[in-house]
Amino acid sequence: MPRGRRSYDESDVRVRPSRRGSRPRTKERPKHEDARIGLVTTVDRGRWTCLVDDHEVVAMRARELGRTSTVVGDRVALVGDTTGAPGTLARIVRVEPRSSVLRRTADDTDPYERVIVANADQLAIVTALADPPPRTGMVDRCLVAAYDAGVEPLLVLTKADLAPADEFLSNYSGLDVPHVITSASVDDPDDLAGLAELRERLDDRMTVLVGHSGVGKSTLVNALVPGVDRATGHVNAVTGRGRHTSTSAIALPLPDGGWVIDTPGVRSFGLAHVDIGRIVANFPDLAAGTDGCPRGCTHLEADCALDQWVADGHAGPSGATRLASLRRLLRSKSGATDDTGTADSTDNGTPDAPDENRHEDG
Ligand SMILES: Nc1nc2c(ncn2[C@@H]2O[C@H](COP(=O)(O)OP(=O)(O)OP(=O)(O)O)[C@@H](O)[C@H]2O)c(=O)[nH]1
Ligand SMILES: [Zn+2]
Repeated sequence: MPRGRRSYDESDVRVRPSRRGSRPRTKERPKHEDARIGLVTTVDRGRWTCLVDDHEVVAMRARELGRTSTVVGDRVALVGDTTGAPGTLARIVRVEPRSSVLRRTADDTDPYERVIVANADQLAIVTALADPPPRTGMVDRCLVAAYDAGVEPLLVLTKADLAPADEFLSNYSGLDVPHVITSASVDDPDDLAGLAELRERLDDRMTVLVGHSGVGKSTLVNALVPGVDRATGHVNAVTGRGRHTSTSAIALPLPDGGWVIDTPGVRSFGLAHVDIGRIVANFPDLAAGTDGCPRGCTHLEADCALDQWVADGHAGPSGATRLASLRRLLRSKSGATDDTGTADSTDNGTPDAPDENRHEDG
């Protein structure tokens, strides 16, 4: 018998049933044909809130789901009491296949991956132009995570009333990333300049908002989803943290179609789950420059071809900043800590807010 071919044994003979087997193979029929499909809108302490048609159903996970996670954005099959009446609890028996999975880790060497959301098709990277000051490190990491997940990035630059956007945007001139600039009126936060353009970008899509605490995500969501009343807070000057009024991701329906998913503010966006080759590939403005690199180049060595490639202008005017950014990320990934002292070194810290996705395997 050729190698690699499984040898037959008596079980092969025994289990092959006739077309009309005497015993119905109940275990192999699609289970729970009566299940209803819902969208997970939020997760809190072992309870999944799902939208079924137009009512909310609170559910637990069936044991048969094992260790597969169930996160905001997931489409799930629900059985049991799906009326959504107060006090009822349905059961999630299946998670439908996902079109995308957005992940992050606490830092670049942390083996514990958190799935932020499933099925998003756009990642809105929310960055304040001031208070807190914008950090390219965070944006670069989010861009890598978005490209890696096959989710389209969108830069949302908030608090344009406090600082201009040009300088920050110049860091990304070599990349084809769309952006929207917003500013909320101090007197009336619902009066948001840039709202119409933002709506257009979000129309009919499932967009997840990520950003540091205090950048104005809740303010955006309040303007986008009338009546939702997400609590807005102030950044605490001592801890640098917001009030943590938002502790769990939540999916909210947009009035004209589509979804926006608000997430708790994070201090870091770790990329331990993205290997080094993929990190470079996810810097689309630089990736082609590595063709001239020596075999096995870590892109941190003196003979890395990227320096010359950028110097020759192939990555545009933002090439040098982006290359510095790529290298900070690569050094951080390799566990080296020689990048302390840069403005971005704090981007590798711990999450600001309690992470609801810690429960994802529960
Ligand atoms: N000047 C100015 N302040 C803003 C703007 N947008 C939001 N803010 C203020 O910034 C602070 C933080 O805004 P939030 O919307 O709570 O920020 P967040 O990103 O939801 O914060 P977390 O809930 O901690 O994640 C609040 O005091 C807002 O009023 C803006 O466009 N301009
Ligand atoms: Zn190289």
